[in-house]
Amino acid sequence: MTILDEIIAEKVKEVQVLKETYVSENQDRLEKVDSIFDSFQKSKTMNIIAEIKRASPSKGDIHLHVNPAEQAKRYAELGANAISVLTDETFFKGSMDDLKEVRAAVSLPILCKDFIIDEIQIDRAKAFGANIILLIVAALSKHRMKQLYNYATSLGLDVLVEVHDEIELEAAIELNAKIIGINNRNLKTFKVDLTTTERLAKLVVDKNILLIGESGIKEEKDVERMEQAGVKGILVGETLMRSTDLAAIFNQLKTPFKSMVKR
Ligand SMILES: O=C(O)c1ccccc1NCC(=O)[C@H](O)[C@H](O)COP(=O)(O)O
Repeated sequence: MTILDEIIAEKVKEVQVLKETYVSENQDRLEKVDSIFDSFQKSKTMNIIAEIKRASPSKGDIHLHVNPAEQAKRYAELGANAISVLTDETFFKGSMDDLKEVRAAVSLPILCKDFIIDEIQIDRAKAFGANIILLIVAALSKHRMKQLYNYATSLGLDVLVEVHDEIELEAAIELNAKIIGINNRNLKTFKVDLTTTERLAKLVVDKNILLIGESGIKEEKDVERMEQAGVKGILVGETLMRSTDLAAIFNQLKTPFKSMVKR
């Protein structure tokens, strides 16, 4: 059983409870923010999706007692283009309240980084202020993926479709996903390898697909590799959460795009 299998088994239970208990929230207070699809494609510097990540299965506790609103405000001041909030409680020690607090603190697009298997989680993500949801190809059948993708986009949400290998990438392209996240973390071994993005990005010939490089990005040379691979945005969690000098890290990550990229 992989960690993803364990997480999804837990999500099945969570969704059952959610269906019995969740009362839809009033969404009138929610701000409209622009889709990351256009803004990231047009940007002249690397787009940063800065993550609120208290803990993880691979690293244990990272920054357990972070104040999500303060951290998100700091990310925004330093030039983050979107905020990712890990909302899973069991494996990442996050919560939907973290997302709600971040929504109240910043006006950037927010990614609800969770393991979505049901429409009710999408409803809740939107109600708590998310603008983007994550769908993980490895966690869903093609049929279910399409249903959830169509449902989220019908609500006006962006969808980050996450892949780890060639077969998952093919499924994401078949789905007509506009935003594809290539995750460098192998969910079986937890090994992080940036060549995953370099290898898979080459296979994405459609320049209209927005590519995001996810996991294991720490410093300027990693960003250069992502840019050379043709990635327009990077999702960064642990490096930011452990940093004692966020300004210096942002300075390294937020590099201007050079002209020659491989895709
Ligand atoms: O981070 C983990 O250990 C993990 C384990 C199993 C499933 C997902 C996991 N992480 C979620 C993410 O995708 C990352 O939080 C995100 O890409 C940022 O990664 P990093 O910058 O390496 O913290």
